[in-house]
Amino acid sequence: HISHQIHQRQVSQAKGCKDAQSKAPVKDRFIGLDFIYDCLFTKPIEKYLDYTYKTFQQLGSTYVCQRWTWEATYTCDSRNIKHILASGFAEFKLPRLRVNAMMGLLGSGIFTLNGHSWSHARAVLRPCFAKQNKEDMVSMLETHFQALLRRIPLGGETVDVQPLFFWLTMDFATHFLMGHSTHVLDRASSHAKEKQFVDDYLTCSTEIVRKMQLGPLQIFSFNFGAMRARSRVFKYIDDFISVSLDKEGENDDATNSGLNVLQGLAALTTDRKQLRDQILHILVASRDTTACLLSNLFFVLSRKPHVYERLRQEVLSVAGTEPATSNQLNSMEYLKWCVQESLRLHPVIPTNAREASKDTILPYGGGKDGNSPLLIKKGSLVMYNTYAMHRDTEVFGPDAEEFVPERWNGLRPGWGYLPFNGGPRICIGQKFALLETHYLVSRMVQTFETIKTNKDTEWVELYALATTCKDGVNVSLKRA
Ligand code: HEM
Repeated sequence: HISHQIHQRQVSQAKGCKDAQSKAPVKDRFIGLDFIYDCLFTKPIEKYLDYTYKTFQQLGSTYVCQRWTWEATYTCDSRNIKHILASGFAEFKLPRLRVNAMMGLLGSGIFTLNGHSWSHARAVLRPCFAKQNKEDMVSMLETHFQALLRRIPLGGETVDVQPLFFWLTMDFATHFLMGHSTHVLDRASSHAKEKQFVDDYLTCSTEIVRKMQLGPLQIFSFNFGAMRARSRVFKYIDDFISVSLDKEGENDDATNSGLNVLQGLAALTTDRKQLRDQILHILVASRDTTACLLSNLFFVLSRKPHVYERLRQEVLSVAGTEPATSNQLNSMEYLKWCVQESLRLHPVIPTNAREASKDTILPYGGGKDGNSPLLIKKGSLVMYNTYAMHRDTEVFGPDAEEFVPERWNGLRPGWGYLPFNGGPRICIGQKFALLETHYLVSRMVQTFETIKTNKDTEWVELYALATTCKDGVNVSLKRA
């Protein structure tokens, strides 16, 4: 340990590190009894994200929370985030706490892998996404969009569209991943098994979030219900895999278009556990995130009739009332701005973390002015916060807390805007997610002349694997 401390001092001196500009106040800096007490007995803060944002405003864009047993650095400084994700990528890895929480429930896939196993998994997945045919994807989406429409009342009665978006993205994700859809939206073809799967999947994701919130205390938590749900989720995916592999070569829409990711993966490995783990991880990555984005966006649109109207006029002027092609979607500037603005104000992955895999530095956050490097000890955590970063008035203007799609006209925030992460671990499905979202939003605004809500509540987050609206998206949609 002494040699390690000497090494830390050498790194610190060589890089010109200084003491942290700011430290979070902690009550028990030795054992962290206050942290344990809060985890076990204090109700989670309702507007946690706003709380983190205000903390940065008070303590500065990078601060340290130090205890004898545990040390974490919090940052919303884009220069530090760029360092963690890109220039210093090799010196950081996924935190053990996240890996353990996710692995216990979802197996080992791209979201839990580090180093060579991660680069291998990524290399295997990349061609599956590169092969996608956009027009086939759009026609697959249309089938599920029609199922969504059948769930929206014709008379304009209020409906919570958030669960509908979650079902839609589950139906679509299972379709493109495995060649067969869960069809939970479709009342006629929906089966108990599918519903059970969707419930079990939710139980598992909720448990992952609970474990992550417990941090180091997660080793003491065991949830039998979640374990049973996990077994059923595994069985459900395994059955899908068996059917899909047995059907190999048969004429299937998803297979022909190169969209069926499972077929792509199965060509590379026949290890069914590996296939299941990878599929489950992409399901988590793709399904919840897109559903949250749609929900957050429609929450805001229902409160901004002028934005909805401008968006609708753009879509109608480019594509009329017919489903848009991917080229047409690409030319819809205002549509892209609305989606970008939603991801800015309500990023679906608003906070994230990395663990230092060796003694290293963050370029900013040290010294009285925060302009000197800061030592990050091996094993300690860096929590980065895009929710706060996306509210930087120097980058986004004085109205940064408002939803204003027009601000994107000519705006290039670079590393100041990271809804899909950056660097080597950037979201592999970004283009896919944007095409999916642009298409569904364009179809919604074509179909409905107005969207209204009789609630004037503000957006409050539901903090899950991806972040969405706590009170749902209760709206009344008037058909054109
Ligand atoms: C609005 C939609 C989406 C958002 C905001 C989003 C955001 C993100 C973010 C922030 C990460 C980085 C996580 C981390 O490294 O800790 C990520 C990773 C990833 N995303 Fe997405 N994502 C979206 C949709 C999708 C879709 C549709 C797919 C697949 C079809 C997908 C596949 C992945 C995969 C496989 C990774 C892991 C990449 C790696 O670790 O190398 N995502 N995404």
